[in-house]
Amino acid sequence: MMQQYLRLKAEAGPLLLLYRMGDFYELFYEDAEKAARLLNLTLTTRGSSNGRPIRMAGVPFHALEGYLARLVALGESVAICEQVGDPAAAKGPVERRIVRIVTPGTLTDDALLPAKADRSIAALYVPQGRKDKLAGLAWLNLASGDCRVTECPASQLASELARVAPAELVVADGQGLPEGCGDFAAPLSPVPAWHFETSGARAQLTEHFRTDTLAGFDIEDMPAAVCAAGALLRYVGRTQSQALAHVQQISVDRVGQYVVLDPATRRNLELTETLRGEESPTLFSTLDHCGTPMGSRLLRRWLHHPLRDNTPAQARQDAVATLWCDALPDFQDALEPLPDIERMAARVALRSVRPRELASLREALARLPGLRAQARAVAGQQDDLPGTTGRGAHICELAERLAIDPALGELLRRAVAEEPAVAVRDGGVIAAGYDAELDELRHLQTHTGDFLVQLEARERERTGIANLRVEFNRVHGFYIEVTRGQTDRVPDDYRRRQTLKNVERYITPELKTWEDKVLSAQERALAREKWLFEQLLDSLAPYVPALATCAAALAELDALASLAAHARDHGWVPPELLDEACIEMEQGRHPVVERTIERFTPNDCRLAEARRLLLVTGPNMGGKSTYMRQVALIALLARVGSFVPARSARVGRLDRIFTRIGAADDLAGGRSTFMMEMTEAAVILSASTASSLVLMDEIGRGTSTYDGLALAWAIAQRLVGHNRALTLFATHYFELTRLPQERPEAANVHLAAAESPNGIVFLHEVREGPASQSYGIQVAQRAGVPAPVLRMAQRELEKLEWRSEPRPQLSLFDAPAGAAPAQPEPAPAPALEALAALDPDVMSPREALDALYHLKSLLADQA
Ligand SMILES: Nc1ncnc2c1ncn2[C@@H]1O[C@H](COP(=O)(O)OP(=O)(O)OP(=O)(O)O)[C@@H](O)[C@H]1O
Repeated sequence: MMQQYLRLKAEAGPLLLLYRMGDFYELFYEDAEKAARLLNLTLTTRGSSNGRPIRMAGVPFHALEGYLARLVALGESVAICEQVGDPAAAKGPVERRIVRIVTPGTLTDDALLPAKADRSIAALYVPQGRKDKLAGLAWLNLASGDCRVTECPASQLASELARVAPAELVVADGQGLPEGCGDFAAPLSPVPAWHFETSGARAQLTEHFRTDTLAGFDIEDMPAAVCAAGALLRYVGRTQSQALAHVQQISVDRVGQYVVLDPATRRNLELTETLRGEESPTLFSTLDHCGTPMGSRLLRRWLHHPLRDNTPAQARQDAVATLWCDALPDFQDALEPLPDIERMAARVALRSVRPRELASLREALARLPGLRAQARAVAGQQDDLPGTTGRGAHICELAERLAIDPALGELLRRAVAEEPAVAVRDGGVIAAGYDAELDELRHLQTHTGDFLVQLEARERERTGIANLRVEFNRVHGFYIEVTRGQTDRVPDDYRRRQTLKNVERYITPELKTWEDKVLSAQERALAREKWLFEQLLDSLAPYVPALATCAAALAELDALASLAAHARDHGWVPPELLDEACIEMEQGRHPVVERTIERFTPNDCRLAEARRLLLVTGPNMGGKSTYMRQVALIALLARVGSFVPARSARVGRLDRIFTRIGAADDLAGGRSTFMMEMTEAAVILSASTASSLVLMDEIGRGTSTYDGLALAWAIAQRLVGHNRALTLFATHYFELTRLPQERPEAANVHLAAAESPNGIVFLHEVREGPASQSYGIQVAQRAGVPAPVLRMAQRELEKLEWRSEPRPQLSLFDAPAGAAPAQPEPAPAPALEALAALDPDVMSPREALDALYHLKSLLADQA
């Protein structure tokens, strides 16, 4: 047996091999140690090899899915080996085979997949040698069949990987991740480098899609993407024991289609995950009112893929506007009971669909005509928003895609039982009346009762034993039971089957013949059902593309309805989409914060051609970060095609959104807070353009005041003068507020606060001009810093302010002419300096007197 194990283990390679033995899946050697550690299993031994005990750990077969889910969540890949031979017929160990490979990126089982998020697998090809060659990325969502490719410069890979967010990345053996992708955390699956070779990859693709060329997919001019896609399909094909019939085409994501969001921006804007890694409150959790998991997944995808061009964004906005009507709640109610048709279609293609899924698919199909009529009615009606009438064409188009050949529903109605069993192996899956042979076999089983009652009556009469009974149990089958006192009346043709304390059990030739027939009927019925189910899967296969189209239309209707419902319930408006780069809003709100606090103060923002950089000042806790994120989120929502939380908004074309917010140490990556800050700033300075939105929050605070101020000044100068990006620049360096004097495209705004007898009051109102004060000590007071510390800080502050204002050491940089606010300042008088250095709180009377004499002597020297 161990030889068989070792052969299969060699086949499984680095994957954990779960080896079926009776009611358990066992792991051996290092696999056992690893699994025991990861799953908290008991590590035992079984036999020995070279005099050393073989380590073993196992999981019960019925609990497999749960353990798989845990292993996959930990990034492990698993090969599952089943007994495929007949144990009774086998001479040596029963024949076993690896029947399934489960890897983090190739899950299709509902139990292992998150309902509201995609799980894709990607392959990355980075051409060696010339640096200017584009890298190719291909990714596949196996649970839906969606396969995509893109090419981009290596410098943009990190943001592309963050956009696609695969759960597993296939790479060429020995090729790690390119520089800059250090944040990418999913497991890498190395494959031989030749899998990425052009000719093999092309052959893999043309064979899969059964085409002569790849011209139909528009990827002929994307050599790196073709290599990645070929290697990807080869890898995924190996994990499935089925052909990937539902992967029917490759779509191309072209650079420039989407607004680029770098990984830090996706994190900082809390699109689908909070900064703490939680699922809510995020932009997605706030907007997700979808009835189906397909809708939720699409909405999540949209939020991560804001559109650069106005036409598709405007089309989506129009569709949202169409659904923004009184019939919307009813329409959403109709979507809610629909199951995950997208994933069901994929599982039909992979032949792993479960009987109950087919039953729920049947019910869903029955609902579709009603839903279609509702969608058409919504599209046709006059809506309440001014200027948005007559735009229901897209909704009508989606409604048309819901039409599915009624023959499919009919087939499912005829073939699948009303309430089928969970698994085909349990029987009771195929409906009565679908197959005459199955009906007959079932009839044999279900009518055993009549026969047994008759037999019992006959035997009682024949033997004269009044309490004779005909019974059945799983171990011994059918038998005639006679109490011990009556056994002398038993006829000759009774054969003893079992002796118990008070009874004897017999079988007769007639009963034996009956038993054989009934028991084999059961077996034959099960076999027949299995065969019929396979036939049914064959008949369903041609409907997979139509189901996928229908699922995509449903997902889109659902996601659009979700955006419309949120807009309607919370007073959002359609933003005007413009060609020139600008972001303007009146009375804008933060879409997530406005839902989590009682009274949100709306604010305006104006970033346009002649006003490209806003210096945002104001006290801590005044609302600077919220304001900056609000502007970015409104811009992003507009580019997604959603309505936005504002009284009115105008958003132009954007190529990228950058954020440098907050400071998180990347100790694992060996970068300090300041280093991180500067690395991100460097990326922004090199890649932002006049069409980019840049959020900079307190850049420079990770180093000394002068260094930080100098850097912040120079970075702001560069952004407004050279990059010309639309920038929100929050800072506590008041010196920076002088920038607009030199750069008319820069302007000051501040978050207003007021002092009251009870301390500082944050107004959260954005006003023009710089803040007059930073209120740091007042904020510290509200935070509960002890009064003596506050008093000491106040005194220290007064001394510092009185002594001098901090000056940026602008000589550190070659600032553009006239850029630095450097005016030579007179050296402070020695007496004043000495006075400032005194701390009366810690001086004795004697020291105070000495200090006074010293001061007088300094004055005398100066005179
Ligand atoms: N416009 C607003 N209306 C109402 N409350 C707001 C508004 N903006 C911010 N807040 C509230 O103020 C709190 C602080 O906001 P925020 O973190 O944006 O301040 P900040 O100025 O960036 O602070 P720090 O400089 O300390 O990072 C938030 O938790 C939020 O609840």
